[in-house]
Order: sequence, then C-alpha cells, then structure tokens
Amino acid sequence: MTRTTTSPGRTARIPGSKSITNRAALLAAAAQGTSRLRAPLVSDDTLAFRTALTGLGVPVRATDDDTSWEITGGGRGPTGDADVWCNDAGTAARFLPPFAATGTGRFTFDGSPQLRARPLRPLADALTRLGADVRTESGASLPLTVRASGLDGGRIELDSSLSSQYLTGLLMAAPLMRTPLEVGARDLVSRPYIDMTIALMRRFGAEVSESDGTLRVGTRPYRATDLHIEPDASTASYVFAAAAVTGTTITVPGLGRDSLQGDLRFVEALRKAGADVEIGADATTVTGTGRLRGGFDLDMGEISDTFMTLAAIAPLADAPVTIRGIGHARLKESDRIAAVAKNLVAAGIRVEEGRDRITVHPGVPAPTRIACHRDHRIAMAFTVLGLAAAPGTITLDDPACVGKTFPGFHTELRRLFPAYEPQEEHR
Ligand SMILES: O=C(O)C1=C[C@@H](OP(=O)(O)O)[C@@H](O)[C@H](O)C1
Ligand SMILES: C=C(OP(=O)(O)O)C(=O)O
Repeated sequence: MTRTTTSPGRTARIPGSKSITNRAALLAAAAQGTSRLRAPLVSDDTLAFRTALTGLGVPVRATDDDTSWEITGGGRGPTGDADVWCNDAGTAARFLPPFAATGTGRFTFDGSPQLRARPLRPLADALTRLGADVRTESGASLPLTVRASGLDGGRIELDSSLSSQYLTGLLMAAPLMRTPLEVGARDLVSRPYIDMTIALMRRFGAEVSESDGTLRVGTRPYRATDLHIEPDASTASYVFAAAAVTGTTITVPGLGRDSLQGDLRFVEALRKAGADVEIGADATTVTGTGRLRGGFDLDMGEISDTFMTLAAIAPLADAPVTIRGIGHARLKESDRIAAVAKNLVAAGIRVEEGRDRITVHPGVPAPTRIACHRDHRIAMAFTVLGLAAAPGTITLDDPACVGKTFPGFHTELRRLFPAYEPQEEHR
C-alpha cells in the first residue's frame, strides 16, 4: 500500500547513478556525434570509466564543475593500440572490451587486484565466439588483451549466472557489429540491469527486442543523445534505511516510479520492515518509526547491491530476517555475504550464512571496527547501523572506500543527521 507522508522531512542530495553514467558514456562513445550527459556521477568508478574512454581515443569534455560531460563518438569502435586501466570498476572491465573488439588495434585492459579477482571468462568466451582474438589471465580474469578487427554478430549462448554485466557489454556493442546479434542468456542474475541497458540503448536509437529468452540487437546505428542522469538508487538505499532506523522522513528527489533502476525496489524491503514508503512521480520518501519489524524472508537476487543495506540494520529488527538469492554477491568488491556475516558476528550478532543466503538475528551491536574490505557498500551499510547505535559503536577501518560511488557520503550523512560524526573520507 502506498500512503501519503505528512511529516516534515529532510531532502537528501544523492549523486547520479553509476550504472546509468557508465552506460551512457559508452553509448555516447559508440554513437556518431556529440552527446551530452547532464548530472553524471563523479566518483572513482565513473572517472575510471571516463579516463578509459579517453584512453581509447574518445574525446570527452567536462564542464569546469563536472556537472555536464560532452562525449563525441565516431559511430564505430576505437582504432589504434591502448592500455586501459579499469581501476576497481566492474562496469569498465565488462562494458569496454566488447566495444574495443568492434574496432581495430590492440587493447589491453587491466585493473586493481580487487578487480583482477573478479570473473571474466563468460565474456572472453563470448567475444571469441564472435570472432575476436582475446587473451586473458588463465582464460578467466584481467588483464585482458583483445586484438580487434571487428565483431561478426550472429547467435551466441551466454552464461549469465555470475553477472549480468557481460550481457550488457555485448548488447551495447552489438549495433557496431557486422550483422545482428542474438544472445540466449542462461541463468541471468540482476535482470533489472538488463532492462536498464535496453532502455538506454533505445534512447540512443538502437533496435533491441526480446522473445523466448533471446535478446536481438539490429545494426541500426546509435544517434547522439542528450541525457539527464537520475540519482543513484543503490546509494539512496543508505539514506532510506537511515530514515527507517532513526524514525525520520527522508525524500530523494529525482527518483520516482519511472526510474530505470531496479534498486529503487529496496524501499519495498523497508516497507516490509514497517516503514512508510511513498514512491511518487518524481521523488521517493521513506518515513521510519525507529523500529524494524523482522520475521520475513526476502529474495534480493535482482537488487543484490542493496542486500547489505538491509542485512546491516537487520539486528535492530524484532525477529530474524533472511535474505536469499544473493550468491553472485560473493563475486563483487568483496565476498559480500562473508563480509557482512563476519562484521555482524564481530559485533556480537547471531548470523547464519549459506551459499546464497544470510539470516540475521536481533541483537544490540557491540563496539566494532568494521572491516570494509575496500568495499564501498560494506562501509556505507554499516555506517547506517551506527546511526542507530550509541555514538562510537560502529567505526570503519577504511571510511574513504565510499569514493567508488559516493565520495561525499560522510559529509551528506552529517548534513542530514547533525549528530553523526563523519570519519575521514579523503584518501
Ligand atoms: O550493470 C551494472 O551497472 C551493474 C550490475 C550489477 O552487477 P551484476 O550483474 O554482476 O550483479 C551491480 O551489482 C553493479 O553494481 C552494477
Ligand atoms: C558491484 C558493484 O560494482 P561494479 O560491479 O560495477 O564494480 C557495486 O557498485 O556494488
């Protein structure tokens, strides 16, 4: 049920969506002409992506305040040789190689040890089947080198059980292939991200259709586009959860019922836990009671970036909370199920962990220094738990790792909750 919120609230300033920013940047690079991205996310992941595109020879011009990027594409893949640094960004490692493979030259992609540990084999295998010469470390991870001479298109099967990002990368490159692409995606996780990919490809003029589990992309070229980027729904989950556990009202403008982001559905989890949620045409508001109702079991496989937000505050609920369907979250910046479980156990909370699930029992968190594992979401999720505990109960071993998607996180939380003592966020 959607109810109208009457309590005076606070308005959160949530930066742009990482997933939309990096998709739009790639689509702009693949389109003929100059596209404009308004209100892009400016963070480690999007700056890594933008720098990588520049390295591939794509001109990018940002305004002085970085609130607008102009990207000029040539309507084809890159040419020349380049070493491309993806840093920690999964989206860069999975979206850029297919684009590069449609061009001509030698392109080598590499990243941090954290990114090197994340799987790439399904993407490398798919590119090989489409006619590319691809080498990876043991066939399975970065560094990846592609000797590009264009991609054929045609029909492929893609194991999509580890990540949806391989499919997104292939779909976005498809209009640059020699013939239409058909992909049968097996065991697809994180489906809403594919819906986002399709919607944005269509905004840039591509022909995409889907039937009987097969996605088809025609060779109609992309056209340059002007796009306003909505706030990041995964990032918004932290302030919505903060509203729930502190008994306040928080509104995020610019995130409404037409959002392209599946992660906005996180507010349904808060509604289950007793918060009042209003998803309007162009804003979402959560009003908390300061208490959480537990005793539910939720599949968060489609919105797994937000499972940690719920798991970290779950000790405050009045009954256990089970989250399932999240096995692929073990393959991200950290093994996220293990990282959440270990931190909760360190705080004295009872937890049961399975291959793709976690159950969190009610309890009062003891003083704990959270091991962030350089994972922005572990840092931000546990900070929200800290808001509802005695001051100083929750501290982070790496507060600055939030910069992957939200460099101003601690400052914004302090603005919304003046009692919050921000931790050092500059590396
Ligand atoms: O396509 C995207 O922009 C993303 C897809 C998701 O990854 P998986 O498909 O690996 O779950 C998500 O976790 C990631 O933060 C961003
Ligand atoms: C999984 C994430 O990032 P990526 O896969 O884009 O590196 C994330 O932001 O939670």
